[in-house]
Amino acid sequence: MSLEFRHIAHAYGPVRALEDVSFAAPAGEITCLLGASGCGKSTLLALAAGMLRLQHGSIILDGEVLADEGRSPPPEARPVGLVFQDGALFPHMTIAGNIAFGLPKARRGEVEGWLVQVGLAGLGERYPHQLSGGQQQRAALARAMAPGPRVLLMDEPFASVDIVLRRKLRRDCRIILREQGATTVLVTHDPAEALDIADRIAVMEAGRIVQFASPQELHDAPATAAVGAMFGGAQIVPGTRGDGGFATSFGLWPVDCALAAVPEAAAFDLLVHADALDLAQDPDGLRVRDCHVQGKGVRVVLVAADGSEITAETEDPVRADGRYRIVPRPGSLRAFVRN
Ligand SMILES: Nc1ncnc2c1ncn2[C@@H]1O[C@H](COP(=O)(O)OP(=O)(O)OP(=O)(O)O)[C@@H](O)[C@H]1O
Repeated sequence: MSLEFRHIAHAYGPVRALEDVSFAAPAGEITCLLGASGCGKSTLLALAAGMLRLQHGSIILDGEVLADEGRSPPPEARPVGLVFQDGALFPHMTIAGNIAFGLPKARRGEVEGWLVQVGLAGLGERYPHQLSGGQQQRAALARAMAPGPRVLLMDEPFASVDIVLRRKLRRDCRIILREQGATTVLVTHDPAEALDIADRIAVMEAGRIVQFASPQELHDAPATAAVGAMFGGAQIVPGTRGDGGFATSFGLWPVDCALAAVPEAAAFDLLVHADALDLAQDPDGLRVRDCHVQGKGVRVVLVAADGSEITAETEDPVRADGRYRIVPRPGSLRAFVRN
């Protein structure tokens, strides 16, 4: 069952939360909505879940209209499973009771297996208030997944689980969801989490989709410098096209440092990887602000005359009181025309 969003717009009074959002979460895949706080992720999920009334556009489930401007059925009338950040278990039911809730009688025997799957073996007879936040969250995941919904909507489902367990839980969760063939839409603000679990990622910025692509495509061909920095851990350096190269706060960098042919334009955002910057000693060069040894190399923060900072990672020795010129390796920069 694919879940398609068509031209969705939503406003809370004067606040425009979503602007013309369109994409389709493919059947049986995990799609992440990724973006900074306030970009509209939760609003989009709440519209799909039926917790908010659709103001503009339509949501199509497996080719049929699930909701549009004229019709917005409540959550209980939608064939979707929901998991939210706070878990929201039924407080008066045991954990086993919560997981069994959506299961037909004949399948109640599966509860024990789910408790094991999510690391809660032996805790089935406890009540939600007798579990930690992370344990409650895992119980909520089990409750949502146990009935085997065709569509699962998840809003920051691992947020209250500690970092080590979180990685394991999301990988287990990915396997279970893929095996069940559930179409999943999962909200996160963490690029690492999206890369780890998603088949496809919808990157959002200020109520719009900036890019909808697989993790590999986002890595190889980011649509904007910000998307590239989000996934590659690279930094963005503003530059203008000057004679013989890009004029930046850190010096003039030759055009052959850029990965592909650079269009004729005035202003660029240059996507720069710290480990693709060589340092050459230069008495008129940049000042070292910080040196931090990491494994075999050293991470160096350098400051330009205008106060801008840039980070380089090198295996060469660096003097804390030295001055350095930055030399990007040929073909290591990605140049995005700035609008
Ligand atoms: N009930 C509301 N009333 C008014 N404005 C709201 C309401 N809910 C959300 N907003 C605004 O709508 C925009 C989108 O909010 P939304 O919660 O969808 O973002 P988000 O990407 O999920 O953020 P977060 O990661 O912080 O949860 C924000 O500007 C937010 O302040």
